[in-house]
Amino acid sequence: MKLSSRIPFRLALKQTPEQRSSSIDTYQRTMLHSNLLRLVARGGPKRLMSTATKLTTVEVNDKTGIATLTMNRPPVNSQNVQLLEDLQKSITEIENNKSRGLILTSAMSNVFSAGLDIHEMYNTNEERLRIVWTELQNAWIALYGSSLPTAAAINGHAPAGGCLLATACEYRVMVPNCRIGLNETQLGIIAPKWLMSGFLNVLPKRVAERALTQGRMFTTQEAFEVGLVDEIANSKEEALEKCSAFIGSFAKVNSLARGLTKLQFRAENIKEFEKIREKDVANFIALASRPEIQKDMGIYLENLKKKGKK
Ligand SMILES: CC/C=C\C/C=C\C/C=C\C=C\CC(=O)SCCNC(=O)CCNC(=O)[C@H](O)C(C)(C)COP(=O)(O)OP(=O)(O)OC[C@H]1O[C@@H](n2cnc3c(N)ncnc32)[C@H](O)[C@@H]1OP(=O)(O)O
Repeated sequence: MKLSSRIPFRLALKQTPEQRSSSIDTYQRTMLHSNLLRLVARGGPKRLMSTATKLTTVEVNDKTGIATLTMNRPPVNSQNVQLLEDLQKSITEIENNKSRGLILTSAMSNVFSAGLDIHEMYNTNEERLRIVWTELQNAWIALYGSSLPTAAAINGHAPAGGCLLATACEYRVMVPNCRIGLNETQLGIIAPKWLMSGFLNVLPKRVAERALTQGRMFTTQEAFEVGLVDEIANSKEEALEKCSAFIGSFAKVNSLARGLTKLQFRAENIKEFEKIREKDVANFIALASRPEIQKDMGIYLENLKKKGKK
C-alpha cells in the first residue's frame, strides 16, 4: 500500500487545526499499523525473484533475502514521471515480497541519479508540473517511510533528486571520485524542508546549513568526512556488499521492533510533510512556471548539452 494514497489530507484541510492534527495522528497510527502488519507478514520463507518495470529492476538475493532495486534510465537516471512511478512500484513490491531489506543503486556506470529530469519541467504546462512534483513526493515518501532496512549503493554522481533518494535511505556507500549534494541554491531555487530532511537527519545542523546555503556538491571523500556517506567502496560490487552487510547487521534484531523504531524517528518529518504536501506542490508549480526560472532552465539544459559534446 502506498503511504501517499492513504492520506486524508483534502479532508483535513477543511478541519480546525485541532481536528487536523488529530487526523494526522490517525494517519500516523494507520501508517504504523500497516507497516506493522507488513513486518509480521515478513516472517515467512524467502523467495528468489527478479522482476522489472520499464525503468527499474528488482533482484532478490536468495541467500540473503535482500532486494536490489536498480534504476535504469540512460544516460543519467534523470527522474522523469515514469522513473518516479516505477521506483514506487518497485518499493511496494519489495515491501510485499518478504525481502529482508532494500538496496537502491543505478545501472549507469558513473551516475547514481542526476535528479529531476529538467526536460520534464521546461516549456510544459501546470498539470504536468503538478504530476512531476507529486510523483517526486510520492517516490520520496515511499522510500523514506519504508519500515524495511534501506541502503544506497551510490555508484556515481548524486546531485539534487539523486541525493534526495540516497538520503532517504538509512545507509550510504559511495564509490570514489563522484559528487553528491543538494545543489538547489546553485540553481537559484529553494529546496523545501521535506526535501532536505534526509540530509538533515545525517549531517550536523551547522554542516547541513552551510552546505544547503552554498548548494555544495561534496566529493566522495568530503561526503565521507562529514558523514553524508557512511563508507567508501572501490567498486559498485563492493558498495553492494557493504550495503548488504549493513542490512545483515539487523539479522538478530526483531524486525518489528526495528521497523517501528525507525518510523518513530521519522514520524515527525513525515507528519510535517503531510501537513504541507499540497501547498508544496502549488509552490513548486508557481516557482517552476516563473518566466525567469524557465529561462534559466533553458540555459542550464543548453550548458549541460554543450558540456556533453566537449
Ligand atoms: C536552472 C534551474 C533548473 C531547474 C530547477 C527549477 C525548478 C525545480 C525545483 C526544484 C528541483 C529540485 C530537484 C532536482 O533534482 S533539479 C535537477 C538538478 N540536477 C542537476 O543539476 C544535475 C545536472 N547534471 C549533471 O550535473 C551531470 O549530468 C551529471 C554529473 C549528473 C553527469 O555528468 P556526465 O558528464 O556523466 O553526463 P552529462 O554529459 O552531463 O549528461 C548526459 C546527458 O544527460 C543530460 N542530463 C544531465 N542531467 C540532466 C537532468 N537533471 N535533466 C535532464 N537531462 C539531464 C545532459 O543534458 C546530457 O544530454 P545530451 O546527451 O547532451 O542530450
